[in-house]
Amino acid sequence: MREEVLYFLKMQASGNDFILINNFAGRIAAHEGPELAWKLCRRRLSVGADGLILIEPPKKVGNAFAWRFYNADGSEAEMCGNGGRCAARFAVEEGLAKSPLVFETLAGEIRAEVSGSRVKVELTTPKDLKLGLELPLEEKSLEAHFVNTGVPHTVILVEDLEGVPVRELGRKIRYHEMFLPAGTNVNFVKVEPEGRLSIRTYERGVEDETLACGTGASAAALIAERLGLVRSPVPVKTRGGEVLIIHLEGERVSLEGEARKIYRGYLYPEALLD
Ligand SMILES: N[C@H](CCC[C@H](N)C(=O)O)C(=O)O
Repeated sequence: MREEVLYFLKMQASGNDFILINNFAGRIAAHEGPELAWKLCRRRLSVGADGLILIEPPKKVGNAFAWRFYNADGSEAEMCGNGGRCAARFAVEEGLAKSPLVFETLAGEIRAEVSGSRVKVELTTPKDLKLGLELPLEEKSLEAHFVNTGVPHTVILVEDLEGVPVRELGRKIRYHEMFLPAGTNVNFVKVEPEGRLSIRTYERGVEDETLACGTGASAAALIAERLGLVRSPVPVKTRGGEVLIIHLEGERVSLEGEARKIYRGYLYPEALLD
């Protein structure tokens, strides 16, 4: 990566925060992504974020862009719902695309509609849906459900969401042998009286609870609907406080909410030192 300063935009979607860089000029090589991600995502020592998003030229003519998405630990993920909402708005406001647009991820093509700060993305077709798994843990077994909404998600329905030790129990399930080798994100979900869900998510690759997880909220809504507990469109209250709206139309799952620009900055080369 050449030495001149690197411009970035900091965005957040329901409290899931990201660093976005326009890499159309190819200044950041593919092999540099993981290290750049963990260095920049460190809170206090650097910019701080749940993930890094590099926006690059599309492979298919007519698509707006391709992206590379990295979690805070530098691991590359196939997809990110909240990050995708930020990336779509970024592309429109950078003049790279007009809404509606399609962008390319490792999970597949994602269609997005941008209207000001409100963004709706259609996820890839959910796969590997499994309801009513018995998840053996040391002290007891839990009932779990699983679906891949672009990335793997385990969903556990709970009554007392506030009382869940998300970091401790989330980490145990995230690395559980049942989900090896890819591992899984872990979502604890409460079905509220008026057909709304509340959710807390332990995120793979952040290795902690995040304030929101778009593909996780979508996984929770899909599973709750398949269990007959909610009906589309499903409001999902995130830990960050914002309510995401999940639209379920047959196999099509869409995620809608705010994607906010926070600040634009540039990185000094020393920000990339260990
Ligand atoms: N941590 C996830 C990717 C980001 C998902 C989340 N931030 C979202 O909004 O979907 C994983 O590695 O599976």
